Amino acid sequence: MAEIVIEHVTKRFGSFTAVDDVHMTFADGEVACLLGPSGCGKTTLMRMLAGLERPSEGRVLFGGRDVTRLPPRKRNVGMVFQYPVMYPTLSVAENLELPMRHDRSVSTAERKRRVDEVLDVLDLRPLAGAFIEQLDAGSRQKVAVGRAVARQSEIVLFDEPTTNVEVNAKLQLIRAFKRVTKRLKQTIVYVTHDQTEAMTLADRIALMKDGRIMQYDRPQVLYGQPTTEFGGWFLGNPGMNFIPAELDSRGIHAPILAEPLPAPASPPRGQLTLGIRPELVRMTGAPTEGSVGAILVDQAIGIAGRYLTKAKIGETVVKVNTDGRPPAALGGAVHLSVPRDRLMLFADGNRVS
Ligand SMILES: Nc1ncnc2c1ncn2[C@@H]1O[C@H](COP(=O)(O)OP(=O)(O)OP(=O)(O)O)[C@@H](O)[C@H]1O
Repeated sequence: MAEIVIEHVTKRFGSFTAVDDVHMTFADGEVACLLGPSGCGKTTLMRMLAGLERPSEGRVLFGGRDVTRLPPRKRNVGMVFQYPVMYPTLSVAENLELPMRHDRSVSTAERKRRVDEVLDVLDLRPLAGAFIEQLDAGSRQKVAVGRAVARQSEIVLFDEPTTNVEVNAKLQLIRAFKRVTKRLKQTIVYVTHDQTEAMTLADRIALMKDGRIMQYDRPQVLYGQPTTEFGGWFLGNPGMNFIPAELDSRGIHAPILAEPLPAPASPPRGQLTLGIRPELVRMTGAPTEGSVGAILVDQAIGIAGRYLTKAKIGETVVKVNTDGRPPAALGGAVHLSVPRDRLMLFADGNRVS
């Protein structure tokens, strides 16, 4: 068992708080992605797991063992970083084997078996005898992934390993990564600022902002049920619409609503918005039940039969991801409707249940 428990961990650099009271558990055998914008503290949190940075407060436990004060080499974790250190004049197979050479608990036969397994799962077999210096960035990173997992440490940490890899090789690397994690069942923490990568790889995503974990859940929950406006905005391409709303005795009013929504049992305080994903807004040429009039103000090129457009209801801009061409030309009249049960209410940026 190697679950990772992070107990109220804070990291300050001088007066600046890079990681702010993070308290969470990464479950044994799962792939967890730390996702968030640049500077939100992902790498700092990861470095504290690796032992490269000491928390200002709090504890880190691996499988129940307090490792907060242990140096990296005593933590028994595999690590892959953006720029892996490898031995250019050794072959791929030798690089995979190297970290296990000094481990007396692994026999020569077992080392060979693990190297073989990784060569197969990562599709590296044809390159087994090649020198690292002959490989492109994507294949090098595959070797780095292989080397980190071949040791079969219970925990493997990845810090943006695909950043320097070109797009096609990146997809290959991600596919290989998925195969390897399924097979070896290690506890994996993977840092990325790329939401597609996180959605593809993660069993769970920890969404970070300003040093804090905003939400930690399965990818589809993060996407479908964001607990904050930040989560709704950050995930999705483009992110969720947030439409200003007001509450009075008749219910919740917003420009996207033809009729008010019933007010929640306990009236929320603060600045209200209604959140709706662009692909859930329906745009038609003629009015439909519950629709409101709008003007088409922007239209991007369609991808796979869908068009990303913007329409204005008065001064409120709504992003709409239409299924097929929009029903009017730019500047023309359209009608927007939303499934009322899919609207989410936020007060001061936080979801109201
Ligand atoms: N050694 C340090 N001294 C001072 N400030 C630091 C140090 N390391 C990180 N920071 C600051 O802490 C904040 C979080 O940095 P961190 O690298 O963890 O963010 P990140 O989410 O990984 O961003 P990126 O994706 O850009 O790497 C940043 O504002 C950064 O400038």
